[in-house]
Amino acid sequence: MGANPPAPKDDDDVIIRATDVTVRFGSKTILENLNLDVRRGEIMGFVGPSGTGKSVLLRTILGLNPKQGGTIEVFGTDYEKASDRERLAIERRWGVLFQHGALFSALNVLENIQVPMREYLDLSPKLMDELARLKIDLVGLAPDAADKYPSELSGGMIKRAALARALALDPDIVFLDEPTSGLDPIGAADFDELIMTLRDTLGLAVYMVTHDLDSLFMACDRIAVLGERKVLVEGPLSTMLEYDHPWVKSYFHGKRARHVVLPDEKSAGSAADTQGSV
Ligand SMILES: Nc1ncnc2c1ncn2[C@@H]1O[C@H](COP(=O)(O)OP(=O)(O)OP(=O)(O)O)[C@@H](O)[C@H]1O
Repeated sequence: MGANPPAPKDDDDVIIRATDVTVRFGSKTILENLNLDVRRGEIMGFVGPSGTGKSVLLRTILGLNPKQGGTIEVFGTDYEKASDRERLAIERRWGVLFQHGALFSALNVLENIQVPMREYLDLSPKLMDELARLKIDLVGLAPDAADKYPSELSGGMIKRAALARALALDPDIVFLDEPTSGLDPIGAADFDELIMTLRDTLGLAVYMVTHDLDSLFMACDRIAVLGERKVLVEGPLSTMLEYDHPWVKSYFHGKRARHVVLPDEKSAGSAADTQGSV
């Protein structure tokens, strides 16, 4: 199958544009001529079989992983070719919540949230305290979470605290790698609600790598399926449900999808479980 075509060039709302991106490790090609747009104020979910390069793509966009071809523009600037000053400006406009290593264990929640502030801003300690407490409130943590250390927090509280840190600089977009993994279903649903509220109130864009079908069905405005070294298909849930590809069908119509799928889908009968391969 060929590469997915580049997106049209005239969209003002695009904040990330990947064009013909190729990433290899040695002789192994992970992504090849991949094209992708992420738009302002949308929750974009990334899904695909294990090992297809979801984390690699995320790390490549963040400039943490070299690419062998293509360009990635963030807020209209090619990060790779940007000056130090331009890079700093880009980094101040994105926040990241990695799947592992969410918080610094030696710092309390307040201090964790202040790490990006110290790195990128020049603020008084009093102002940083006030701002960090606002973020704690924004993500739905109780005020007394400020003084707690990561070891004293539940899994859900850690995710929220890490999100508060990702929001420290009031970014336009946050990158979330498996944000609901390890949470119970209620905690995961609460986290999805929080992300949707942030999108609606702050106009935040969210780039979310996830295996969580509930998140894909409930929270995502658009979904991109990675497979065959590119974006196999992207669009709203309705596009996923109609798309004729074995893995996409088995994922979005499989046994695990049945309890979250649209009502008229439930009786439609379906393919195998969600663990197919592309
Ligand atoms: N630094 C690296 N060096 C060599 N190979 C790597 C490196 N990082 C990732 N890979 C390989 O790239 C492929 C894609 O990995 P990636 O972690 O992006 O998959 P994924 O889609 O996020 O998978 P999962 O859903 O299991 O998290 C894998 O085969 C992985 O082994």
